Amino acid sequence: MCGIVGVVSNNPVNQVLYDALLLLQHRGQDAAGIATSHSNMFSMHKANGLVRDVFRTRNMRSLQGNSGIGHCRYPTAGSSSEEEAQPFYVNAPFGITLAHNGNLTNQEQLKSEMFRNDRRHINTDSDSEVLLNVLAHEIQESTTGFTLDPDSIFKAVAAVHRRVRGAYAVVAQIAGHGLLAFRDPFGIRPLCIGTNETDNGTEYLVASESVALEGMGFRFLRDIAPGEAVFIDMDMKLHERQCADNPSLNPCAFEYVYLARPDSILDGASVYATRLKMGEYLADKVRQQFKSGEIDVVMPIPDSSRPAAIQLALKLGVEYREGFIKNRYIGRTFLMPGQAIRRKSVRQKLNAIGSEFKGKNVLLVDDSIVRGTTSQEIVQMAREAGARNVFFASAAPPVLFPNVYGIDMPTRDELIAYGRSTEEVCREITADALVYQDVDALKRAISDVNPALTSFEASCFDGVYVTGDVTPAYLDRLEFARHNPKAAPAEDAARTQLNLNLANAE
Ligand SMILES: O=P(O)(O)OC[C@H]1O[C@H](OP(=O)(O)OP(=O)(O)O)[C@H](O)[C@@H]1O
Ligand SMILES: NC(=O)CC[C@H](N)C(=O)O
Ligand SMILES: [Mg+2]
Repeated sequence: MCGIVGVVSNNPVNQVLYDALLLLQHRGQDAAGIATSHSNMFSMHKANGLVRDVFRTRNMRSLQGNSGIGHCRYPTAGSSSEEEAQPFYVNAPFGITLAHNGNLTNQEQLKSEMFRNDRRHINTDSDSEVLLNVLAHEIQESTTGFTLDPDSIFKAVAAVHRRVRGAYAVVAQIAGHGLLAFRDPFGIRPLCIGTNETDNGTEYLVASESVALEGMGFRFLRDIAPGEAVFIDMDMKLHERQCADNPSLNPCAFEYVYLARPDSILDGASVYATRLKMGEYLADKVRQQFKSGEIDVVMPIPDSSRPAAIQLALKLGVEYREGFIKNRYIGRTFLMPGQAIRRKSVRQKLNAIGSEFKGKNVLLVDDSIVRGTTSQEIVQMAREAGARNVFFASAAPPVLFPNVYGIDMPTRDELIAYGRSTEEVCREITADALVYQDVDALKRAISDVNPALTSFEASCFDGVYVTGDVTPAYLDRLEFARHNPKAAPAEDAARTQLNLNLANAE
């Protein structure tokens, strides 16, 4: 769940991209990058770190031009090394830069095909670099000479859809031609477009979340449809085309639970409103499990659970209090790389106000329990602060299955609910009771806000992988690769063999 942004304007765009990335920072804290286009030349700066740390004045000055793309990264493939920060660049055909949110499920096969068929070298383990090379190859195939019309570009995107599996929302610049954005045929990761009317014409901004449009003063135009591509040419003309054969909208349910900002509207559903609904449905379950008067106070675990906790308290008629104060200078712990830093950060990030806990029966509410890092620490902190009983409620159902579409939870054994009953998870987090949302209720919470949303990518909760290519064997391979990072994947071994064969043939 990285953040991506693309803009075409009548004025320099470096500051717009920087500010938009700040608005999307919650989607990726590991690395950030911007590539702008100026007189058919790209300028690019990217590095590991938060947006405000990556870009210095001298970098901003060098990012000239009236169009560009930006990215803030939360790694889900390859590593967190600086080489894998985005955007990526290829010099042929024309020169293309690309930023990607999502995760591919057939990247090893594509990488191998690229090498065998095209002699294209992919220099990192990033799936996004593979995606860029597939796009570059297909643009090369769809055109002859130096002209590149929208039809050829859309033909290339259609070919990308046929070859690439997984989740991808993409912004890309083609040097001398314009800005391209597209979304995978299942519409898993979000992408929307907005406009701004100026005296010199219409400007366009494409972003992962509507908050970036609103924050930059652009008017929300619409969500980009699953499988659709939009292309804004050098004359600022917008071209649109459905490029997939059988598109269907299956937005990621976890975006509504945790990833997206509550003030965003994704695929027609206000994230805030869906979280309120999650709180309402959770209240129904809490009521079944507790007697009236058994809970003295409902408390959110800041930040993401607040809307659900507010509504849950309201529905139960129990007092809502903020017992944990968040250090606003510490980022989101779930996105941090490595369990040690995540665990340490929970204590650094949240601190209990003793008087809110002393002698009380407290119901702590979080949006989700994934690895259990937060809940384990928080329950302890509530007890240390003097709570009599510590109950826990999760606005999302148990996370039981890996996510392969852009959320970094690829192995089952890191998920606290995997192979455990609710009672066992409750014991693990040392709570006195634990209530989980039901999967149906979660989906209903989103559909209630936008009834047009009827199908979701909710694999981490229900084990259904909408792209159809994620088999138990695939998940086993992924898990093996995570546990044995040094072991070469089968495709790499094949490539090495191919290299040997080629060398022997010479
Ligand atoms: O079970 P876990 O593996 O700990 O993951 C779940 C927790 O991580 C997230 O919080 P985070 O601190 O990332 O962000 P927030 O401030 O937006 O709540 C989420 O809101 C849960 O609190
Ligand atoms: N979270 C994401 O969208 C990650 C994008 C890409 N898979 C990467 O690892 O860089
Ligand atoms: Mg949290």
